[in-house]
Formats: sequence, C-alpha cells, structure tokens
Amino acid sequence: MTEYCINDIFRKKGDDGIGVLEVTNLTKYYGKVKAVDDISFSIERGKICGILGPNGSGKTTTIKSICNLIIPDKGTIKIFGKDNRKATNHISALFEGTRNLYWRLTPRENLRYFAGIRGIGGKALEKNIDILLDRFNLTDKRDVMVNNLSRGMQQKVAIAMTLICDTEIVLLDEPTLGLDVQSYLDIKNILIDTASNMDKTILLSTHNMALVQDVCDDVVILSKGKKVAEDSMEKLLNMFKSMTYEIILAESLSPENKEHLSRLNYEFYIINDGSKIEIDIFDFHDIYKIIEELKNINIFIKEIKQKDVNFERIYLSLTDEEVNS
Ligand SMILES: Nc1ncnc2c1ncn2[C@@H]1O[C@H](COP(=O)(O)OP(=O)(O)OP(=O)(O)O)[C@@H](O)[C@H]1O
Repeated sequence: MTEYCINDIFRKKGDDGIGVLEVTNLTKYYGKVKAVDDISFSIERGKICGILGPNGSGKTTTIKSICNLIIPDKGTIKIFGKDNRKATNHISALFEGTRNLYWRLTPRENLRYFAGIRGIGGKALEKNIDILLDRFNLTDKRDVMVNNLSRGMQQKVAIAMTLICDTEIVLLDEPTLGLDVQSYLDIKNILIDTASNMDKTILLSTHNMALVQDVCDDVVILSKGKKVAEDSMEKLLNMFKSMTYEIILAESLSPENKEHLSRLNYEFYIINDGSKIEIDIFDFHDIYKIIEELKNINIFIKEIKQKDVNFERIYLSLTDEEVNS
C-alpha cells in the first residue's frame, strides 16, 4: 500500500485555462439508437461544468464514456492530453446518488475502504479523512453506520468518497437528488469550495437548474444525443438578459386573449393569472410588434421592463429550439 503523499489536499487552484478534459466527436450507438451523436466539448482546470439535457439526451452515456465504463463507437476523450483509457486514475465518479456507499460501514470506514481500492493508505490518509469529514460537517458522525445517517448526510459522504483519492477530475451524476433545503445548500457550497479551493475540475449532470445557475462556470447542453450549446454561464445569462421582457398589464387577460397570444409566433409566459406576461425575443424590433398586438386586442400596458433571466428559462429555450427545429 502506498503512503498518501498529498501534502496539502486543500491546495489553492492554479493554472486556469488548461484543457483538463477534451471530448472530440464522441458517438455511441446502442443497437440502432444513436445515444450520443458527434459531441465535442472541453473543460478547463478548476471549473465546474454542467452537462445538461432532457431525459435520454445522452448525458450518462457521455459521462460513462469519459470514465471508460462505455466504449464509444467514434471519437476521442483526452485527459490532460492522454487517451482516457490510460488516464482513469485522474478521475473519480459518483453515479446514481449513494450507490457507492457501504451501508454497514461508517463514513470513516467507507472513505478508508474506497481509498484502499486505489492503493492509498497510511497516516496521511487518516489525516485527510478527518479534514474531509470536517469540511463536510460530518465529524460528529464519522463513526456512525452510514445506514443510520440522514439522506443528506449519506449524500455528503458519497461526494466525499469522490474527493478522498484527490483525483483532478470529479464526475457527479445528480448529486443533489431528493435532498432537503439545508443539505442542498451544504452540497452546493461544498461544490463551489471544492472547485475553487481544492483545484478540482467537476463535470456535473443534474436536472436542477437552480444548482446549475449557482455553481456552474460553464454548461454543455445536449438534446437527442446532440450538443445544442456550450458556453459560459455568464455569457448565456447576459445574452438572454437583453432579450427577456416583463410586460405588466392593466387588467388580466381573458381566455380569448390568451388564446390569441398563443397563436402568435412568440414564446409567451403568462404569469399571475394573466396580469403579467414574460417574453423571450430574439430581435429587438419584436417588442414593438408585441405592443401593437396587445393594442389590437385592447389590452393596456402598465409597464415594460427588461427582466433578470434565470437559467431554467435559457435551458428550456435552447432545448425546445432544438426539439422544434
Ligand atoms: N444500455 C442501453 N441499451 C440501450 N439503449 C440505451 C442504453 N443506455 C442508454 N440507452 C439509450 O440511449 C439514449 C441516451 O441515454 P442516456 O442514459 O445516456 O441519457 P441521459 O441524458 O443520461 O438520460 P437521463 O436524464 O434520463 O438519465 C436513450 O435513448 C436511452 O434510451
């Protein structure tokens, strides 16, 4: 067994901009189903990248290909420039919640066992287990059987397992599924802290758009096996901010008026029982056309303002766009 040789598991991040993970033209068929269709993307060191998409869009297939659990039909995956099949020691992964845990072991024993599988042991490991458990607020639970911990605590132990081997890349599939608000906030903060203070590069698959907006630096969006977007969170939010308007009406829309609006070729969101409309436009002139349409059906506008957009709206817009095209 090798001595755990990390001097400072919580070292500061450095060398931003290095391409840690590069996926190029990844394609995978299951029989006749093209699960992943010519996807390329890359992630920089120390960043959290969200891989998102509707059910069946190819996220798990992509993540499992990166871990070398699935052999793709086409494409390459490079970890620090090396073929991923020769670089699995740089990756830790968490799939399907807490399935990596042994229920009859304590958090400390789980972490020790998991590190042991990768040949890590010794006094330094014990010290790092303590540091990790402290960071996850689990010190007082370190000797309690995992079976007797709350769901949120179990999830935190499961995430800690992906960090104990100190791999540069951490892949997390739905890390906050089914958690209460406090556990969700704990894990959200741990993810941000992990990427920025532990120098980890995280690829995160989740359907929780609030989490994505809160923690991700970059996002890759898949739909039906194809990549439909790859950009920084900041750019996407800025881009869509200038295009989302809130229109407050003098009175609520009648069912006939709602139907009239639904027939127009715009993405309307009717709010507050019809007294407010939100709309995403892609051409600035459209806002004048919409004002005109509302005038034509005798709807008076109290106020129009540009709205802070949330990522969920962007996600729906990008994935719908692909579905409808
Ligand atoms: N082992 C398999 N055999 C056959 N088809 C599969 C297999 N695994 C996945 N698929 C198909 O491949 C496509 C992509 O599946 P994948 O699990 O990668 O999507 P996903 O985006 O992770 O979905 P979810 O959000 O539901 O987990 C789907 O059409 C799915 O039915």
